[in-house]
Amino acid sequence: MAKEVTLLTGFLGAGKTTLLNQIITQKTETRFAIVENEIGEMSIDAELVVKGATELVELNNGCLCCSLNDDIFEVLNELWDKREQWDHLIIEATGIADPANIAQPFLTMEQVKRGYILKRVICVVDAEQVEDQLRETAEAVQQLVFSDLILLNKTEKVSPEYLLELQATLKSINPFATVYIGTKDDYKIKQLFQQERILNFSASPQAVTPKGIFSISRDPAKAAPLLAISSLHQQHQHSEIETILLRYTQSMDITLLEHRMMVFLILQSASVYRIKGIIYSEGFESKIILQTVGKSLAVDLGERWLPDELRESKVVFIGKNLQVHGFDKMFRDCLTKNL
Ligand SMILES: Nc1nc2c(ncn2[C@@H]2O[C@H](COP(=O)(O)OP(=O)(O)OP(=O)(O)O)[C@@H](O)[C@H]2O)c(=O)[nH]1
Repeated sequence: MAKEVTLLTGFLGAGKTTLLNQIITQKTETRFAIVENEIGEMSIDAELVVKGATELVELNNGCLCCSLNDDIFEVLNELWDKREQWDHLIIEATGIADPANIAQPFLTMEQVKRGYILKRVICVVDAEQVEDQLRETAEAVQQLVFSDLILLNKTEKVSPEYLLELQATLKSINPFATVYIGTKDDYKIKQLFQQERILNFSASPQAVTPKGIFSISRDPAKAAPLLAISSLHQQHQHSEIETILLRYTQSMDITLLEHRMMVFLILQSASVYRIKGIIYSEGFESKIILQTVGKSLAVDLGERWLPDELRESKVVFIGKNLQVHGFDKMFRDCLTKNL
C-alpha cells in the first residue's frame, strides 16, 4: 500500500515544528516518519521535535526545494524499506522553501507515486508577521499559493478586526485553500488530517520491488532522470536570504544574553527573520532553547544534556545582509569567562 504524505510549509518561525509536535502528541494512533529539512549544516529543529516519531530523518545540506533532490529520493527509498515501522510521512520544509518544488516528484514521477501519496500541503502562517513577509519575500507568497490548508497561527497576537482582514487577504492569494485559525494551544489536528488534496493518484503497489521503489544511483549515467530534475531545481534560488552559524564551547550567561537579545531585537533586527539556538549555560542541566521570530524572543528549557554530550552553544541566524561580526561580538560578550 502506498504511504500517505503531509507536507508542512510556512515562512521562517511561523510555527511548523510546533504544529508537528502537536500532531505527534495528539495523533498517537499514527506512527509518523518525519523528514526535517533545515537550512545550514546544523540541525536545531530535529532537537525540538518531540520524541515519538518512529523515524526522524534530518536533511541539513540545503533547502529541499532547490538542492537536495537526490537526497530526498534516497530518504524515500530508505523509508520505503522500513515501511512496516511507520504509517504516515510528514515532511517539514525549510521556512524559505517553495513547496511546489518539493511536491513535484510526488505529483509527477510515477516511481514516487507508486509508493507515496501526497495527501495535503499545510501552510502555517504567523498572523503577526505575515503581512511584512508577503511584502518582502516571494517565498511567503509561493508557500500560500501552493497550499491546500492554511493554518493562520499566533492569532492571540493580533486584534480580531485585523484577523478578519488577514483572512480576506489570504483568501485572495489562495481562494482554493481552507483557512483554519488558531494558536499553538488549540490546533484542530483531526480536522487538518480529515482534509485531502483533490487529486487523482493511481497507486500500484504491485509494481513496488522489494529493493525499493526508485533506482537511485550516484552513477551519473544510471541516475539520468533524477539529475534532470536536480538541474531544473538549481535554477530556483533564495538569492538574498543567507544563514550564519555560530558555536561556542564556553558557558553563556543566559540572563545577560536574554537582555542583549532583547535590546538587539528592539534596535536592529529588521533584516533578521529568524534566530534559533541551543545554548549551553553552566548550572543548567538542560539545553536552553533560544528563538526569535520578528521582534519576539522565546527562551525555553529543552532536553537534558546527555552525560557524554559535547556541551556547546549553537546559534543559527537567517536573514538578509547579516553582519556576522556583530552577532559574534554580542554572543562573545555573554560568555561567562568574560564576566
Ligand atoms: N505566541 C505564540 N507563539 C507561537 C505559536 N505557535 C508557535 N509559536 C512560537 O513561535 C516560535 C517558532 O515556532 P516554530 O514551531 O519553531 O516555527 P517554525 O516554523 O518551525 O520555524 P522554522 O523551522 O525556523 O521555520 C516558537 O518560539 C514557538 O513557541 C502561537 O500560536 N502563539
